[in-house]
Amino acid sequence: MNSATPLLEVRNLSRYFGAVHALDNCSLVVHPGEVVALAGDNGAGKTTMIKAISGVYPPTSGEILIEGKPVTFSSPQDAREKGIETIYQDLALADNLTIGANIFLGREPMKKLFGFLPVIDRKAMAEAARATMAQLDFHVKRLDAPVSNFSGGQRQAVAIGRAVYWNARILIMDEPTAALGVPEQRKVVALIKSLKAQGRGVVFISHNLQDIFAVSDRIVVLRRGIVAGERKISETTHEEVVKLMIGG
Ligand SMILES: Nc1ncnc2c1ncn2[C@@H]1O[C@H](COP(=O)(O)OP(=O)(O)OP(=O)(O)O)[C@@H](O)[C@H]1O
Repeated sequence: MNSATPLLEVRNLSRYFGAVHALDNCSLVVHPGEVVALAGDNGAGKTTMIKAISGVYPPTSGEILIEGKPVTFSSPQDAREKGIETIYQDLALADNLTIGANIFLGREPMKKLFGFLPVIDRKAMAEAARATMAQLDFHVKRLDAPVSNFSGGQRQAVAIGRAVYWNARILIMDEPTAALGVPEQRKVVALIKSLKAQGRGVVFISHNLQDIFAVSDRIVVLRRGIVAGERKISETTHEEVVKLMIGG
């Protein structure tokens, strides 16, 4: 792969729902180690964009490329297999299970008891959980505790850990800091920075400009289904972004 090749490229993507043009000719690139914020007012098209990238909605037209190769997804599973993992606000965690069990949900490692009886390898799950969370610089005291005991930021870390364990190269995060207190928001920002340091690409949807400016390299602003503007974070201001969001 050429180092200039984006990890993810969305090229002139449109998605219509009958007469509603939820997205019209929108483009977006994410390079390795880059965090791109996707911003926009309610109804701007953010959710439609992430659903197109994650295999939920086939685009009406346009292309999606991963490392320069055109791809089409027939399902979220398909997108996942190509390295795109989407973390929605509900996080899709099983509350009564441990971090390890959440990472392996439905794909548990097995071992043979007495050389023939297949059982879940809980030790391997716990070790994978520890190593994965350490990779994110997130140190958990109780690997045997159910995730229902965890704070919002810790739960977000488990969802990210699951994506990382299964080799997601591009993580799409829908409002990961919404509904969190300030210290927890900081933890999530730190987690996103560690994904970036590992060379993964992140698309980060948020209404919170402070978080966007704390963690993103670039921002793509959608307005009523079109890209209203794209800026490097180092070259823009909150005021300019708000103007792009509301227009005029
Ligand atoms: N399944 C659908 N059927 C019809 N219209 C839809 C559908 N999904 C989205 N839309 C329309 O597409 C437009 C973009 O919606 P989308 O949910 O992508 O915006 P958003 O930026 O995510 O908004 P929010 O911040 O409120 O979640 C809206 O006008 C919405 O009503």
